[in-house]
Amino acid sequence: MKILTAAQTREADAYTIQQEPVSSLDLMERAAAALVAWLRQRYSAQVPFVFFCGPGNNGGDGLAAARLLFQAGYEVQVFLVEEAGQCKSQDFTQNLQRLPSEISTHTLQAGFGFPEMEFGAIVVDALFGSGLSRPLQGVYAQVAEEINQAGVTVVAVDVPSGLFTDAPTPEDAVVVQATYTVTFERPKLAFLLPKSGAWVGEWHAVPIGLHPEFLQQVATPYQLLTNAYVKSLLKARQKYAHKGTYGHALLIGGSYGKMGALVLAAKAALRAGIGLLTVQIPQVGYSIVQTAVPEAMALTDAHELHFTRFMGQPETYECIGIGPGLGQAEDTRLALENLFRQHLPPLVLDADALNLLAADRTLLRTLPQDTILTPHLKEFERLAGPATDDFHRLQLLQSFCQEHRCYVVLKGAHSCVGTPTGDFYFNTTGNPGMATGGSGDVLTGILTALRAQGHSALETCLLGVYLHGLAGDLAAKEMGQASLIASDLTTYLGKAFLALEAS
Ligand SMILES: NC(=O)C1=CN([C@@H]2O[C@H](COP(=O)(O)OP(=O)(O)OC[C@H]3O[C@@H](n4cnc5c(N)ncnc54)[C@H](OP(=O)(O)O)[C@@H]3O)[C@@H](O)[C@H]2O)[C@@H](O)CC1
Ligand SMILES: Nc1ncnc2c1ncn2[C@@H]1O[C@H](COP(=O)(O)OP(=O)(O)O)[C@@H](O)[C@H]1O
Ligand SMILES: [K+]
Repeated sequence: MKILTAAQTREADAYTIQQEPVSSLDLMERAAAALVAWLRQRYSAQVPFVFFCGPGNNGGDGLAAARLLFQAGYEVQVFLVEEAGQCKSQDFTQNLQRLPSEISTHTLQAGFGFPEMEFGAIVVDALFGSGLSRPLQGVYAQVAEEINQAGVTVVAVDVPSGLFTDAPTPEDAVVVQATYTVTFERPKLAFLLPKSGAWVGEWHAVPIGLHPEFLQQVATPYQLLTNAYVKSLLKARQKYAHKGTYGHALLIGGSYGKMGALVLAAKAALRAGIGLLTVQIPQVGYSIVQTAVPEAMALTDAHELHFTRFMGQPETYECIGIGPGLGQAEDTRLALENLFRQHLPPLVLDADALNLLAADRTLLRTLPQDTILTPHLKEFERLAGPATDDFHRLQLLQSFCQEHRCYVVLKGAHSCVGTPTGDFYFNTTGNPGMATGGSGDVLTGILTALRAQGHSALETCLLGVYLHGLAGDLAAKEMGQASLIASDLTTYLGKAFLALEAS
């Protein structure tokens, strides 16, 4: 699903208005109705609502929604927030005229006294949406600050007011802290990035019937993973299949004190459908692996404590995953250097394999084409340099993937897959329960197994991050986020496959 910029959203609006055709006022009515449907599903008519409406179409949405909610029997109060002399949008003005006189309506201007709010009231933030052109100031900033200090549930309309959707929001800007953001048609790019995403709370995209033709033809490098798309990437098991049908993967990793990482990756690879799995571990890991993962074959390194030399034949494997628990010893770096000189099957690199690459730019330049790298933010910074903000980091991701002709899974709350063609795919599954040691090792195992089963590098990344997050969501549903540990992701991987198939 494409993610649109604010400018593209305006174009989508205009196209829909012209081609459907529908009046701009009716489109606003549709948006307001979608918002109200969401509110009514969540809150009963006993819950009072306080709307704060700005001068543009976002404020217009707020006014229309206040009317619809009032007509549905809810108690509604409206505050019109305005800087003296500020122009109002046409649809705002029309919706103000349509507001039933029974709704208590007040204007807040500079120097206002912030209204007392009824206990349990829900604030609807309709100050500004995607038309924000500069940081909030004056009365708008004051209202936003008051809302933030009120300690109430805030539902933002389309965008939390004060947040820029396609560019970094300045550090000192005032932004409404939303509990929920009900956004129209598509989430905005800023919702998916760590810093700006924190203002958004839990976001829900509600369809408002923007023209499908426009959505189909509009060009953007930003995509959001949907269940339907990821499901289409699944491959059914064949009746006459045998273990050779599903690939032979190799995982290289584990070192003294870090054998767990390799074990986690190995178990995940097996649960992700691999036909055969071999692990290469240092001698210290032999009995650990043979006991913890009896399904895997083991190759032992000449070294007692860490990886120093590849002991197998590259052509035996359909994919090699390297990194979980690997360590960063100098002879491990050398072993990687030697490995990269060989003709290799597709690679998945994680953790210390990435740190070794980051520390040795010559090694990085020999990275085989179409390799999958799975850094978290810190590892990515080591590889590509520091980013001034989340949007800059996306630029770095794009140029890194293009320069090294690789796929990067930049891990986080919305893990982002960067591709050599310059595209970005944001994941939609996963939860903060997965912020626990070893979650990334599980992902490496999943990706290695999917790649070895014949998925392309891109399919592997998309299917892998989605299933990994879905396993986390299913696990968290049963045991809660705080108690979730990395092994649970592997335990729930089967259910994630089932849920995706059944969706
Ligand atoms: N397709 C969809 O998704 C649909 C979207 N719809 C809704 O429309 C919303 C976008 O509406 P919008 O373009 O009128 O923008 P909005 O955010 O209300 O404000 C812009 C106004 O504020 C001004 N202004 C800007 N920044 C300012 C500041 N810091 N301080 C003071 N003023 C500032 C700016 O004027 P300027 O001063 O920049 O000339 C302009 O007058 C969108 O978020 C959604 O809610 C639906 O109704 C229909 C379908
Ligand atoms: N808040 C979060 N929401 C969703 N997924 C998360 C969150 N925090 C972490 N994750 C996921 O958990 C994994 C953590 O990986 P990583 O940081 O490499 O952990 P480790 O090195 O301990 O294995 C990533 O796949 C990441 O996307
Ligand atoms: K808003």
